[in-house]
Amino acid sequence: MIVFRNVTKRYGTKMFALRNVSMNVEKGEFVFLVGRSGAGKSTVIKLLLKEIEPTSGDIFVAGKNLRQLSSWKIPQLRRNIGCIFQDFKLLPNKTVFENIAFALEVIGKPSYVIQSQVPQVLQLVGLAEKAEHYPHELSAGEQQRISMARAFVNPPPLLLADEPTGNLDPYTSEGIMKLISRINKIGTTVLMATHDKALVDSVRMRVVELDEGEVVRDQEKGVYGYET
Ligand SMILES: Nc1ncnc2c1ncn2[C@@H]1O[C@H](COP(=O)(O)OP(=O)(O)OP(=O)(O)O)[C@@H](O)[C@H]1O
Repeated sequence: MIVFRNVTKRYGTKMFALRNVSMNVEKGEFVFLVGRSGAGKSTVIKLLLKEIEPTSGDIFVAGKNLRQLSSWKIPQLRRNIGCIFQDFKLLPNKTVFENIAFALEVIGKPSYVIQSQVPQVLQLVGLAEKAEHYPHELSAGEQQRISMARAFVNPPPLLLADEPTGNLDPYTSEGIMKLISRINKIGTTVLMATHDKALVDSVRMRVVELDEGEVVRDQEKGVYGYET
């Protein structure tokens, strides 16, 4: 699903954000990306979304070389990648219900499906009572769960999560993690950048560690692995 082949990313002429990174993530895998602040995790995610270009090397997503992807095909790439970020990216002028409904409308689901699925998924993330609220009326954890619900109704082939539990309490983080695991179990490949030691240590999935832009560890059933 993801191939990085000798990828280097420099910002400016001196700063190496990634150095010669090579890694493969197979379809259906769950991978944690860990490393100190500034190690290059967000850079990996931005490259996968083609928000930035590598200085050298090649990146493939679902068999497509991103370098050869013309700009008009970028929206199509991004439609196939679900994103869960700390800044949520919910549509501010739509209610919680409408935000989730929108994810179904864009794939052409009929109204009766939307009317039954949205309440179900809101129940699942424990926010049924917030359906008519707007994103700015929700706490950070609640917004995060809404973006999860959105990914859940329309599971993408690839889900990228950058610090999805960053500012959440342990209980809510656990709930988010359970949902991401469920999405993964139904076939979505997940790459999750995180500093959440407790979470990584509790589920024992593959861990790729970056340090100063280099892959220094790639471990099956890994642990977080360094002291913060
Ligand atoms: N637009 C930019 N211009 C210059 N340098 C940048 C830019 N974006 C990131 N960097 C630098 O590249 C390096 C890698 O940054 P990146 O955001 O990928 O780290 P990270 O591992 O995600 O960190 P964190 O855990 O703090 O989010 C850092 O040293 C950062 O300062």
